[in-house]
Amino acid sequence: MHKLVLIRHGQSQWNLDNRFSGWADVDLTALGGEEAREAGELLKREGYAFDVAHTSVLKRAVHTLWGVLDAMDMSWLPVRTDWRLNERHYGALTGLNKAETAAKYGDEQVKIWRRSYDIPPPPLERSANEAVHDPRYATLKPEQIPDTECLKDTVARVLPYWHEVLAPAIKAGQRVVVAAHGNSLRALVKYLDGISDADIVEMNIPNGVPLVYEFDDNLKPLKRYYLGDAAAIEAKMAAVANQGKAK
Ligand SMILES: O=C(O)[C@@H](CO)OP(=O)(O)O
Repeated sequence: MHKLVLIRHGQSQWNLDNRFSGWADVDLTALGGEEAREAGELLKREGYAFDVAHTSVLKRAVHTLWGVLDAMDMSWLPVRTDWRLNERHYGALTGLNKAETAAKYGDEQVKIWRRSYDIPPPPLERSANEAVHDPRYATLKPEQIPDTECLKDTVARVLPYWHEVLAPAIKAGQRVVVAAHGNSLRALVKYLDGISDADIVEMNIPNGVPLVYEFDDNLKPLKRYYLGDAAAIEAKMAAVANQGKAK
């Protein structure tokens, strides 16, 4: 039996401000840092240990991983960062307030932009896309840098990372932890659990909560569960869903 631990970053400044983040490199709030440490303490208490860690090139995920590993006394662990674990690119919505966007365009439209499988938000103008000049993306071909992404586009870049990097490591017996983002993790969960395009719309991943997969030898999922208090986790998931409502 193989295990994998996924964790969405703790609360970021733009989670707190209720703004679309995407590829904007927003840091954690103090609460987000605490969520990361608490997740690490919980993993340690439950007897988890890792051989390798993977995260995105966005600091809210990187700093979450640091908090988790520090709380586990495993800051020495090898860490690989990769853009393919980034949050989905939010296009022209990046930086906008989600509730204000819902007040302007309607809750339904915002839900489509946030959660539909194959409808992307309006794209950024290429000239306004800062990722094009960002050194962390210097090795990407221009066409690999998105101006917007729907979940389907995110799946298309997350899955090669799963097949080429994560799955072989897990199969080889490595204990892997991945710190990433709401939608890059939804992309992975959709694939692993075979969730339909329609059903993935209702899935929201809470901040800073370890999500454990147990796999058979062929990496077929046997079980998936969050660690921690079930009511608190439910409340966090509902809060994520409600961020896109005008209120
Ligand atoms: O803003 C974002 O990048 C994501 C994650 O915080 O938000 P949403 O839950 O709206 O997809």
